[in-house]
Amino acid sequence: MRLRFTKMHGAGNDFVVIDATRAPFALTRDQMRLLGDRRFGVGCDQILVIEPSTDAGADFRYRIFNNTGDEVEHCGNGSRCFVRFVVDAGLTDKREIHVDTMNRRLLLKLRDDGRVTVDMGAPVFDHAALPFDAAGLTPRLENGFELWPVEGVELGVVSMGNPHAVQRVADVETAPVATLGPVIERHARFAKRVNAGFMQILGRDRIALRVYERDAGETLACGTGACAAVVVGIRAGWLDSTVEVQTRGGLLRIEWTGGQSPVLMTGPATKVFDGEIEL
Ligand SMILES: N[C@@H](CCC[C@H](N)C(=O)O)C(=O)O
Repeated sequence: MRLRFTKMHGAGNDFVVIDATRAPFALTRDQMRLLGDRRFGVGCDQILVIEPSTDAGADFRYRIFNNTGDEVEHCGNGSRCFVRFVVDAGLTDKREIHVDTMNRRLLLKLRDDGRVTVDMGAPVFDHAALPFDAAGLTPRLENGFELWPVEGVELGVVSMGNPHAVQRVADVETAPVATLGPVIERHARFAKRVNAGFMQILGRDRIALRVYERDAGETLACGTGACAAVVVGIRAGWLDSTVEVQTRGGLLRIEWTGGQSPVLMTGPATKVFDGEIEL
């Protein structure tokens, strides 16, 4: 079969975007793996599929697959590219769009400067939501927030719809992302695996962040990872409510006022090219 797609990125986290609003999405896992392969296919961290909404309150449905073909709950950078895509493709003339993911309804706003602000919903700290098994562990409290000792480091665990475990490091450039990242990602305490964040605090309003993503490995940026890191940093008392997150692929702005208030993420969304591939 011949597939038309659009290649996009959000701060270097790259995507193959598929418009499934007119014909049903029917790629197999092997076809998605080929799409995600940087040598034999197109290459991307995630595949984003745009479908018609099945609920009157939402404009679209948006599905996310890691480049392994595994469907996942959320992708922050992808959600910004989703908005750019549906507007540029003429699928909507709205600038504020409601979209349903596997487990959340998101509100996305295309700004005049081309960036997108996403209401990512509230963070969830309940261990069942990740899931995270803390049996037998004693957390250290930082500003009343639990940091869990796992593999010799302290993890703040939070779900942004998808699971995150964030550790504070002295220097992201020398942090053992390539070695400790996969160990945390596949640790037995995270039954559905986890995205492993490494955060350096640069000031009360700025962090540097690297994320070893579930399935995709280290990416140049992770939107949900940026939200999770800032939420952990705010709860631990290290950060204020508006934070610039410096990733290897670009800058994201994250805002959170605590409690059940939503996390807001603002950042770029860039089209690279349109293409076709025989699968
Ligand atoms: N790159 C993403 C997150 C993609 C999903 C993640 N790898 C997972 O498995 O949960 C982002 O920008 O949030």
